[in-house]
Amino acid sequence: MQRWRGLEEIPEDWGRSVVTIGSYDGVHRGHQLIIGRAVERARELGVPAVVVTFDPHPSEVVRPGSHPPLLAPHHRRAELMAGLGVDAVLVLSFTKEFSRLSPADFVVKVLVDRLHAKAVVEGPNFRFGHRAAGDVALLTELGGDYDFGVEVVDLYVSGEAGGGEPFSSTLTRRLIAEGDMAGAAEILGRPHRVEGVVVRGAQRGRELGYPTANVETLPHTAVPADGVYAGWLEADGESMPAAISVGTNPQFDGTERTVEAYAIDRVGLDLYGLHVAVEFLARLRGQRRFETIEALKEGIAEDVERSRAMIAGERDGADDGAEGPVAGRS
Ligand SMILES: Cc1cc2nc3c(=O)[nH]c(=O)nc-3n(C[C@H](O)[C@H](O)[C@H](O)COP(=O)(O)O)c2cc1C
Ligand SMILES: Nc1ncnc2c1ncn2[C@@H]1O[C@H](COP(=O)(O)OP(=O)(O)O)[C@@H](O)[C@H]1O
Repeated sequence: MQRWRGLEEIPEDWGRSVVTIGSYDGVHRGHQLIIGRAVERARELGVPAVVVTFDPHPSEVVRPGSHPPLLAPHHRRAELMAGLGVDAVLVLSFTKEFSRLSPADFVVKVLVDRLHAKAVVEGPNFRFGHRAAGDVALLTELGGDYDFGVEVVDLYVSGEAGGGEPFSSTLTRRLIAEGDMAGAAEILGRPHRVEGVVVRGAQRGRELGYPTANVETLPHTAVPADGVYAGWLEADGESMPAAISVGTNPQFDGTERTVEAYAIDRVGLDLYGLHVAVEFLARLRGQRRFETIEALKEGIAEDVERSRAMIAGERDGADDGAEGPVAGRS
């Protein structure tokens, strides 16, 4: 799959293509349907499928400071899109100037001049151009002028997550902020993952008997609600069952929020400096301050046993018995 950062990186001799445009943060199951349809259409027409997306998230430019927490960084989205059969991903810098393009100028500049769109596939709520003035009706009209077809994938997916609300990135962010990782996974079609480089912490974990890889998360990461989770630590291509702690470590009067994972039963790992991923299966409890360090250790030992059982249950497809979502981030 090709990855282009800006219109200039599209090869000069790029032919016609099927295009879908969107933030596609998380590439959740609703996104997968639209992107999957774009790929199918591309195969039918015998041309490549291109996804156009934006960085930063458009809302940051429209309302500075409003950048939403991200479900997946761009390189991860690209991996997921490659898995769906996408041939190229174009990431456009969403600048103030770019945000001022009228819907028609956007279409000409991106879809017509550079990508030579033959067909465009979108969801029914797709908006584009200055003040999000363009919609699928206008896109269809412009397609008539510039020789591309428009297909609207009118399939909202929903399920138990969010009480039957249609699947969306916004709903997924809310569930993650509440620690409802099963709900988030239902929408994403996989567990939520947070990634980054392993950095040094207080070097206290090893003394407690539970060394934890402290993951320096990327800016705007959707970090789950503070608490303790069962999940996995993925490093060097290996996915290891883990007990994960998210929070400020009130036991030690911490102030900085960290994401730390103990790989269960693994001794002698050296993960410093590695880019790793943490995947969340279920929330076990909130972070708390125990009476003594001894009591914290007993608490962690219990978390580890529950995590082990849940992860084994997940492998066997059994019910995990996890705690329900919590309100807020306390
Ligand atoms: C499964 C698990 C549960 C934890 N629960 C708590 C907790 O309830 N309260 C707390 O302050 N810290 C908790 N921690 C975090 C530890 O305090 C932290 O890992 C330890 O201080 C080591 O920090 P370091 O990696 O910076 O050395 C937990 C850690 C793990 C692995
Ligand atoms: N089972 C394990 N799970 C996670 N990290 C481990 C494990 N075994 C060894 N390590 C290593 O130990 C480090 C964590 O030890 P810790 O005492 O918590 O130090 P720090 O405070 O720097 O995180 C990790 O970054 C990793 O390199």
